[in-house]
Amino acid sequence: MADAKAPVQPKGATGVLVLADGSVIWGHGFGAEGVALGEVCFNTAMTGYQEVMSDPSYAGQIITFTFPHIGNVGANDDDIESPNPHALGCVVREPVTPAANFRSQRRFDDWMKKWGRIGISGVDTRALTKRIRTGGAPNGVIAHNKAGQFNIKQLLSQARGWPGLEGMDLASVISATQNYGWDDGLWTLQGGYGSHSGNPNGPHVVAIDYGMKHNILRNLVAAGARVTVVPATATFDEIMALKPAGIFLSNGPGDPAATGVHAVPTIQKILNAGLPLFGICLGHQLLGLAVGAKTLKMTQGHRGANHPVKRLSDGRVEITSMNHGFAVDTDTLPPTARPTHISLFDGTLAGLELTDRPAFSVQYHPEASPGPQDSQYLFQKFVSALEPVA
Ligand SMILES: NC(=O)CC[C@H](N)C(=O)O
Repeated sequence: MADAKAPVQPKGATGVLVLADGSVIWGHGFGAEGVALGEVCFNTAMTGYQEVMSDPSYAGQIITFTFPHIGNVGANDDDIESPNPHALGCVVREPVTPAANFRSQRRFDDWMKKWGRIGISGVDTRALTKRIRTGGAPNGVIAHNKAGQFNIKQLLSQARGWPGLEGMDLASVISATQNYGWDDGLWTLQGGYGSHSGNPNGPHVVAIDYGMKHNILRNLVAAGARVTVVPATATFDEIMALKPAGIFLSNGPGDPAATGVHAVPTIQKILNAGLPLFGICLGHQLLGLAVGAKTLKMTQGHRGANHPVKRLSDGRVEITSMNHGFAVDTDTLPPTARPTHISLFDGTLAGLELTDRPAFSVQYHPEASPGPQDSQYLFQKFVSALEPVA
């Protein structure tokens, strides 16, 4: 079956994507040479490829960008959500061109190479996206070899041997290993991140790092909080020793149920202590698990920068940034967890709040980066309700 779908290698092909179903998709390699193995998903954002690539929630994934011109504004040291890319690689339509933007410091393909990330261009990304849309996100291998030498049989067996994201606790692997303070604010053209500083007298937010995007921390600072980041393995006692006014649960990669095995008992203790809590994406899923709901794997997931979400309290529609392949199953919510937002694409749960605790969470990304800022108010809502330092 595998070989039936394998077209003959076109002349000059230096990159290939091999899917577990035996499909072989040829292209031109860029960035680092090598082989990477993961889940092949797609993202529909038209801008922000560097933020997407460096979002730690993409660990274990290969991203198909539906926007055809990726790389055209180059790469810089500011537009990143963590120090290095976490997505394993990317699949794009057009070849990466020289950078055309005054903020660019290097070409996108050079940035990918610097961080050991593999890209392939010249792929019919529309066809690939349609197939992920109907058949779900497949496991696959992306490979780049300048000499065009590929062992397709071996790549296929690697793709087939990969167990998939379900059951994978990737958050513990990429989380910070020690506490650190954060005081960068939001980026401005005049001052970058440098002209801002944290509010030392603001309410103390302890942010648990399951694979944190930096723009979440910048937004917490901009909302007036003093922020300390702790590893995913921090115990309840270690967290309480920091005297938090509120707890933040971050986004992150992998299967929430697998990460929940370690994270949920700590989150339950935090809830029982009555501490205000806010969660985003993986943090939202972990809050759901902590109150007894279940998470499920979505077929194609939601990844893009224009996903409409309805706020149930007043019917307002927020255009949101999204990146998730799992979701909290609304039907499994206990009576004490109330849906606050739903996806207008497919009705899946996009936000919840507890009725008996000061805790709420959203499945989408109010920090954007990339994406719209309709939901930035949530940071203000969380921080302004916290007790300032005595
Ligand atoms: N951005 C995130 O936090 C993603 C959460 C989780 N890994 C998912 O895919 O659903």
